[in-house]
Amino acid sequence: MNAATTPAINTADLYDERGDELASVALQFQSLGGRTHFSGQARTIRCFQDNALVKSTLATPGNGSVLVVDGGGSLGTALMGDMIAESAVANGWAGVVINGAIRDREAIAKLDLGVKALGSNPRKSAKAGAGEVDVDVVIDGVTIRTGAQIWCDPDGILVEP
Ligand SMILES: O=C([O-])CC(=O)C(=O)O
Repeated sequence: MNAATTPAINTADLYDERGDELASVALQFQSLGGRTHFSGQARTIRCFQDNALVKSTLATPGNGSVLVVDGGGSLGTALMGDMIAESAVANGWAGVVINGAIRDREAIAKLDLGVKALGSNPRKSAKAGAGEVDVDVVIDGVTIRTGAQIWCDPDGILVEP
């Protein structure tokens, strides 16, 4: 399904339906993409101030997945900018959740992509490829595994364990 046919799921309504069988990430992410409600199967990356894996992963077919990047909460460098975000759109990713920073906020806000991140920083990341793909990541006490269903909107992030 594409964005036009996927119904927008409201996380508060979903929580009311399913309750604590879903984990809720309490950390306050900002909603920075042009798509405010997004969901899909998670893929994961753990990295620290190095975004080569983010770039290469978002250049592969997303098939409606949500890339969850645990950048260790660092706001010291941007893990995604508008070019990487455009590549995510072109490759069919539903969205990207970054426990860290992005840059090019204004351009990213116009893209048909869900983006949740802690904030922004114009400083770019290293490109050495340090990090791991499809490992379990823990964000604010919530474990997110590749393949887990995840729902995001301006209220927050829900994850199926
Ligand atoms: O290349 C980077 O590090 C991020 C960036 O600026 C972009 O995606 O446009």
